[in-house]
Amino acid sequence: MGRIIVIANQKGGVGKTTTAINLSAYIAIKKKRVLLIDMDPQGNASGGFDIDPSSVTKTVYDVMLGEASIENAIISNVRPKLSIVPSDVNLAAAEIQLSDVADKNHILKKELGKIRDKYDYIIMDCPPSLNILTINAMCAADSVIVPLQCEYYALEGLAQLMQTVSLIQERENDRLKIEGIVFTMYDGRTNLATQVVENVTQNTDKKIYKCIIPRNVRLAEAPSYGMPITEYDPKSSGAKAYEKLASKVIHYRRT
Ligand SMILES: Nc1ncnc2c1ncn2[C@@H]1O[C@H](COP(=O)(O)OP(=O)(O)OP(=O)(O)O)[C@@H](O)[C@H]1O
Repeated sequence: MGRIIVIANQKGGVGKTTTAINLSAYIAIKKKRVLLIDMDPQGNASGGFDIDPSSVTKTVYDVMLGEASIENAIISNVRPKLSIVPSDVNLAAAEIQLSDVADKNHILKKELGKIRDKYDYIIMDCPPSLNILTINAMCAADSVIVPLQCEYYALEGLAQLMQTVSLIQERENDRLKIEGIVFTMYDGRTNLATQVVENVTQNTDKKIYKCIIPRNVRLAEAPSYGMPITEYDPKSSGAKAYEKLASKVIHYRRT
């Protein structure tokens, strides 16, 4: 049965999508079957694999509204071993449209139950808010990986996310665990970045990945070519860091 991992942080622009794309790409290169689910209405995870929204007939929006089964929304083998459930802008309306639906927090969990055994990893890219989409992802997931940007308010952001995870654990999904925290956009030339890493490390008992993702322009450029970093520049520092992260995730053993 596939392990379900959600990439979440309610702060915007911290590297969730970049992490979801490149982690998925490296896990697939390591010969594990991956399903990447784009839960963000911005659709950037889909775009990162050159999926054109106009060419897609079913998306995670149709699945959430009960208008398609998840099997019908999967675009299989966009790369070897890697499939995607794309998103589209309509997803932004799901919150309101689902407000009266019974058991609305567990729609995704029920759908994933149908296909979970076909994948080794199911990775979900979340929007930057605690909305119905993030809640559905967390209700379905085994664990959360938190990308944390090396900036001044990182610790506050982390505290908020941990509160959210605790709430979901208590009320909806007691299996949910924080698998690890990955620092992103690290610039070792600044004192702030080093201080943030030290500060967060000292103030959390959660696992912090040693492979810190550097600020690397190649990571920022890759999506505009519709490629993950594995293809765009596998020798870049960003690629090497994401490859290490993928190895760590594959070797993770739940305690
Ligand atoms: N390590 C990095 N080095 C350089 N640029 C990066 C890095 N990681 C992400 N970026 C860039 O920073 C911006 C925000 O990253 P990304 O979209 O992954 O964040 P996000 O948390 O998914 O954002 P949102 O909350 O809007 O969904 C993007 O332009 C991305 O290309």
